[in-house]
Amino acid sequence: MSTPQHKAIHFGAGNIGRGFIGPLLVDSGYHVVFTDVNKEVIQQLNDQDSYDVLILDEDEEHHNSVSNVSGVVSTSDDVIHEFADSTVDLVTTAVGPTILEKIAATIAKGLHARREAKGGPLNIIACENMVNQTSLLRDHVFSNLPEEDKAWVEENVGFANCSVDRIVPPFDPSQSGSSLDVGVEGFYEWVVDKDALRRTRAPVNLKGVKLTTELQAYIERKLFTLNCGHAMTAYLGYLKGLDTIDVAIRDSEVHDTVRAALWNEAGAALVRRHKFDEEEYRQYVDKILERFANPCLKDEVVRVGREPLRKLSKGDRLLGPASMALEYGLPTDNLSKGIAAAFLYDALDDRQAAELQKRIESEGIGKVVADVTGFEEGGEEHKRILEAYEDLRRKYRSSK
Ligand SMILES: NC(=O)c1ccc[n+]([C@@H]2O[C@H](COP(=O)([O-])OP(=O)(O)OC[C@H]3O[C@@H](n4cnc5c(N)ncnc54)[C@H](O)[C@@H]3O)[C@@H](O)[C@H]2O)c1
Ligand SMILES: O=P(O)(O)OC[C@@H](O)[C@@H](O)[C@H](O)[C@H](O)CO
Repeated sequence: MSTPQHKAIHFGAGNIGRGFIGPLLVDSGYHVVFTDVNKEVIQQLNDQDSYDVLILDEDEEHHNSVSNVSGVVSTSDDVIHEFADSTVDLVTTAVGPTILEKIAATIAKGLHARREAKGGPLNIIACENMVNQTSLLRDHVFSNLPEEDKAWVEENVGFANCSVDRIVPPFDPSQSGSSLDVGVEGFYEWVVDKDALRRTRAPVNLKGVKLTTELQAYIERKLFTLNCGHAMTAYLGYLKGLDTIDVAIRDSEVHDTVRAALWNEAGAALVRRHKFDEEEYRQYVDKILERFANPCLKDEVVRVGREPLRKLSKGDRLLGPASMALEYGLPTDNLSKGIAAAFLYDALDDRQAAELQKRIESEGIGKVVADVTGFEEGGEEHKRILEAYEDLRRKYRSSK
């Protein structure tokens, strides 16, 4: 007797969905049903037998073909029907943190259909760059659930937080055959909270995924190191007129500021908080800086700097490590420079950047820094950010 098909639903057939989560699930034996608002991508996923994931490392360029995938449009009822299918036992997302609230209503309807169909337990893992993103999704799902479903969902649905790491910039399809193809770095890390998973028909056995009971340390290590350094490189590089992350990190001033922020400030705090081995942590940082310098990725600073207000939110990649460093009495000069550069990010095609610049123009930088960061006007950290802001502004925006 053949084993029944094992299926996963993945929300967001974008860079991370097609370039990382989808292929890893396929490799682990799943048929992946992508769901997205983009009808063309869904159509293509159904029309093509496979697409390619190109590994873009300097010393290793090759591609892997991904098949056993299909698609349903996320605004149609097809996705609800998929939830009712008992061969589905995993749901993942990579849509962007701000979209979680939007997909929660669909997930709630899907879970209702699953309960009615007696589809059995399943696990949900949101793969977005933020601390405890699946818990946030869970809250949104519960606000959309009818009262009658809540106890069933509580018992049968695992909402597992995770940390997800692979640099996947938008890919120029002229480099390959199809616009479904994706270019990714070879490196990846996906760490999932083991305790939150429910027992499903088949045990959760994802190739290359680390299950841990200490997720907070992994999440903070990744977000407060990789994403902190990435955002700093993007904002400082942007001010200098540099277009891509690899070019920006090769600029010695950017490099030294980012490395000092990661080694001596964010990193020193993380080492204290999570008792990481200092030498291993420094190697982790240096490997990240090497990954940033990968010229094959052609990762634009405007992708990495996107949505500056989200990146400047409390507990995210810039203020999270700065607050942690301050808690331990550590310096924050380099982190403050990165934060100041974010306040100067004026790529006006980005809605959040435009909103931030408009606020600074009408309310003044001092007030906006205080409101966004929570650091009181006149306080030490507020002063440090303002001084760095004025320095950078004089140097790079003196005509404004
Ligand atoms: N790209 C990376 O290097 C990387 C790495 C780790 C984590 N992430 C995280 O993964 C998430 C996605 O990033 P990305 O780079 O893949 O972005 P992306 O823009 O390439 O992909 C997002 C996809 O979500 C789809 N989408 C938007 N609204 C939707 C909705 N309401 N329902 C269904 N689909 C919807 C979009 O059409 C798009 O295909 C983000 O949270 C990001 O922080 C990205
Ligand atoms: O996706 P964002 O906007 O939260 O952050 C931009 C990048 O820093 C991010 O996508 C990284 O490439 C990724 O986190 C690498 O694992």
